[in-house]
Amino acid sequence: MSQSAGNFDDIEASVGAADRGDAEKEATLSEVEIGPDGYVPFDPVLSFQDNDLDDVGADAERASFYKALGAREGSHTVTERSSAVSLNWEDLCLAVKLEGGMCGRGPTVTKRILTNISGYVRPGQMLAIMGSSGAGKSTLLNMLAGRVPAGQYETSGELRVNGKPRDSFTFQKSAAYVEQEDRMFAELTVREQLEFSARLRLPRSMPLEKKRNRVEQVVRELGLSKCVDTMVGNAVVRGVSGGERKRVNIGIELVTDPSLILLDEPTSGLDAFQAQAVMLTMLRLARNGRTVVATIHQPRSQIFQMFDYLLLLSEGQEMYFGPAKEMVPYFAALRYPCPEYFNPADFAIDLVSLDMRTKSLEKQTRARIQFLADRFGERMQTMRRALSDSMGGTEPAKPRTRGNAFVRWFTGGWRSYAASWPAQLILLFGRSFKLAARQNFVNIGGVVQNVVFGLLLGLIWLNTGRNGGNDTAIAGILFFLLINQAFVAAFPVQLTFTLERGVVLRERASKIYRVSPYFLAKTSAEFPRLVLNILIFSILTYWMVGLNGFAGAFFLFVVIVVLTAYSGESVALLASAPASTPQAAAAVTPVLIVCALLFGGFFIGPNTIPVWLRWLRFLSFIYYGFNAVMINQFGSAPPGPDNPLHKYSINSFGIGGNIGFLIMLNLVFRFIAYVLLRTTGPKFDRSK
Ligand SMILES: Nc1ncnc2c1ncn2[C@@H]1O[C@H](COP(=O)(O)OP(=O)(O)OP(=O)(O)O)[C@@H](O)[C@H]1O
Repeated sequence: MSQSAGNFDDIEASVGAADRGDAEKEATLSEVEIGPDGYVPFDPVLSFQDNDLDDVGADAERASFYKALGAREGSHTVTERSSAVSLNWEDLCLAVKLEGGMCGRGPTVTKRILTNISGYVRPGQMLAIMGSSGAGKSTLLNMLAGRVPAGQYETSGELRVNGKPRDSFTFQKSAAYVEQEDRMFAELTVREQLEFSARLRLPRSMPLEKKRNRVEQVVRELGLSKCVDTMVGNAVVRGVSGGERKRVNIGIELVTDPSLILLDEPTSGLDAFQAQAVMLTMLRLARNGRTVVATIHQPRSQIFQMFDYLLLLSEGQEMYFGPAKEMVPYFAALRYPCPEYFNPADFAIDLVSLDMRTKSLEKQTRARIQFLADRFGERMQTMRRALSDSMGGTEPAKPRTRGNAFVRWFTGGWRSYAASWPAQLILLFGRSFKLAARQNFVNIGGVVQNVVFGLLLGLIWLNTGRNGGNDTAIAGILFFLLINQAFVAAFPVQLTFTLERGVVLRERASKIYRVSPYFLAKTSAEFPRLVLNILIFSILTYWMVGLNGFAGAFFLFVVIVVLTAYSGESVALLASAPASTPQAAAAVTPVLIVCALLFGGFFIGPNTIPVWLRWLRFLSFIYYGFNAVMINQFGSAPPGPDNPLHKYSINSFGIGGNIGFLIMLNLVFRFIAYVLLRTTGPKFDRSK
């Protein structure tokens, strides 16, 4: 389903309506009852009621479903949208194959995670997927969202979107998936996060002004106006509150005005009040014609009442599916009455949870869960007809294929992104540059580190170059400077690259941009910082030590050190691209740099390396850097056995040749890093 321009006109109309609504609310506020001592009455039931959410009318299809279910119809006003999504699923099953024994050599065991899960949800409705921890809520949500990791799981069952088999390309345009974890850049403001998402995800044809209006609307809808220019923050950088953070996470997905919103534990980590505010926002969005599905752990009773439908899971089995308000009577009819004044959600979770505290409790609760699963299975038989009717047309559920695999990959790839490749590159570069500029710790730390190192090394080897004759010392100094800069450049990359991995994986899963513009932007936006640091370091050390006094030689020295340090960064990228944690990257990067150092040409001359290992020096970036700086320093020394170039077996490639090899090596390393990054991205099973 494509996003039509009509949608956005609807939005603008609703912004106006929201403004009018605000004015009306302000009028009511002035009529608030306040006692002489400042006492303001509080009604816990009415505190969150919203006039927009009144109860009227019902459609015939839902009525027939309720009838088949033997349940009472619930109703409310739903604003129609030009693009709406209904989801139906029948007998969804998911299993994972686990390799048994030591090192996976034992027999493979199949673990069933979801068994025959059926249900449906319509535009204007809010469905809760509830169950205790490990019941399979997130797994079911992933299945509904088309985000089951490829290759790991076996799936079966039928899922239809608006009565038709899901087309993953169009589905992802109309659906938003909000992860449980709030993965965002701490250094960007709320507005920047939302604008970035809007500019990359809204259609290319939409004017920038309209995209900004859309961001403003999301800010209003989610109640983020007061923190819109505050950095999101994290444990170190002070930022927005937990509830605001959660809403920003939701807002990032809402900017596309999705018709289907899937949320994984949207209230986790929030206090009861914030949780209620977030869910009320979701309810409003649902009543505006969207379809909302949320997994939820332990909703307070007021949140539970907001849901139209409930799908209750236990141990991957369906315990109940139907109107949320019919759940208590359903279980009461099975002789499980909910105690008076008890939160129905707590009651349901307690009823279907497996209690493992003792063997007998486990046996008892397991038997109860099986009883409930069997009863629901029987009930499902009577519902099946209504469910099948609601599945829509007779089109087979097999995914449609378009041409051969390559054509599908190629056209699908381009069709999936709202923004063009150059637009992605510009926006990603802008973000990476902004982030690099705001990383005060890395920026100030880098300058301080280079001033301290530059001065220290300059003082240790003060005037060594000017005193003449000490070629071995100069060669050692040059070699040390290169290693120092390679390590200094490599370390921050391991951290920043792996730390932002979570955000990038989320964005890649939502198909916001391609890997290539991200990689290009990321690796070029930090280049100015590297050059600045090396300039500071070189100005201090080069002249204090008294290296080749020609201005041209100094310029070449800076170029060579920059390229060598950039290679150190490339090596760190190579190690960081497939690594999921900074620790994993940090375990590999030093090993690679030390290997480059060993074959660098200072400690061991090429002629002393065993013949069969000698070729490895051509993979060492330090080898080319060292050869280039040696030629730059001693290029005019008289020939003979004492010539430092001869003593260190400096190659005959010249400065230009060595610089060329350094550039080539950088390109190769970065290309491999790009490929590794691409292959370690999120991949989903698109067969459902
Ligand atoms: N790849 C896997 N290998 C083994 N078990 C898995 C795998 N993926 C999921 N599971 C198991 O499937 C069950 C359901 O997981 P899921 O994350 O869907 O539960 P949940 O109801 O969302 O739990 P929570 O509320 O704690 O997040 C869990 O027992 C989990 O351990």
